[in-house]
Amino acid sequence: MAAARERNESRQTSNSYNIPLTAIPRLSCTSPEANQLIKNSKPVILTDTNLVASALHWDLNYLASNIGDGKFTVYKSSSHKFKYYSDKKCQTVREFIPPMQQEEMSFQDFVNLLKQSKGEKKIYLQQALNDSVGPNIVTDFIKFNWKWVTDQQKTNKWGPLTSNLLLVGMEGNITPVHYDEQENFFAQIYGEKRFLLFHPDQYENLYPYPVYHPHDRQSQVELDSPDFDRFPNARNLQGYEGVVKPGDVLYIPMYWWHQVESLQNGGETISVNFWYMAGTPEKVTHPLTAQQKVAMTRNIEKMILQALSDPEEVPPFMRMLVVGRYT
Ligand SMILES: CCC[C@@H](CC(=O)O)C(=O)C(=O)O
Ligand SMILES: [Zn+2]
Repeated sequence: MAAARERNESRQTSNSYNIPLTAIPRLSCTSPEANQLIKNSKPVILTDTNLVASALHWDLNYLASNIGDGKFTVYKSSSHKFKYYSDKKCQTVREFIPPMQQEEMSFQDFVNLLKQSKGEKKIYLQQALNDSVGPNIVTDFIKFNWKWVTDQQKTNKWGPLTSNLLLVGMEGNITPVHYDEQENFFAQIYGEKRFLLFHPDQYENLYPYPVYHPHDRQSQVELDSPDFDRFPNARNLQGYEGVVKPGDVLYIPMYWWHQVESLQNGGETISVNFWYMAGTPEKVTHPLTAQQKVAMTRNIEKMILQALSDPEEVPPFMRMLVVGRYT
């Protein structure tokens, strides 16, 4: 460990994670360079999209007064981390203990909780926008810049929009590093969020959980305290960093790892994401991209589990296949 500490101290970095980070480009959506980055599945913080300009007046009180009395999913965590887990995969890993609790409540109840819970429990509202919202929110939603985002969807041959997730977080909340299988235009509405992004080829440095694990798509590496004994390649991590503020839209390409933090002492944050399904690739060329290889690992793990049926048989089978043969 001393060597690891010594190595970390020797690295010049500007962040508390001791990971070399390059700034995510920040460009106007009108620039050809920005659109080339999107076309090439590279992250970029876009300005001037007006994607959610009609929602920049949203704050907690406005939402509480206008979002209606529908139920919203609120996660509660005893730490500041909100590591997503799949409910239906909990049965696959018997000893799994969910790291956060989920509760359905009205937006007003959520705001009241926010005002009460100073410190002990962290909470995070994460709910897909649906037709239960009040008329003023519907009006704001309709006025999103759907022309721009739909042009992007068509130009980049993405699949359909699957959801717009409303995210209302407390300062300091962290969504730990994971990847999604969808393209994402992440629109910031209130407060600021810091993003750490890692290319899909960082897979071997981020050690995702097995696909059948409730934390599928999440990294096993805690960026703030990596266990280098279990995950030695985490030492080789290198990534990108950027802060989004109201009006900014971050393009998070599918399969790109990301960790998201509501700035400490930055107050609550409000975001809406735009998740699009992948398009169908024209033809497969070789060598395969890192994204295609990640997709392959998922299909292989699913096939092996299906063939073996018992999840406990997967690790010994994988070791039999790889250890001493491909290692
Ligand atoms: C549940 C989704 C959370 C979000 C990150 C964040 O704002 O905390 C994210 O990871 C995404 O939009 O892909
Ligand atoms: Zn995500």
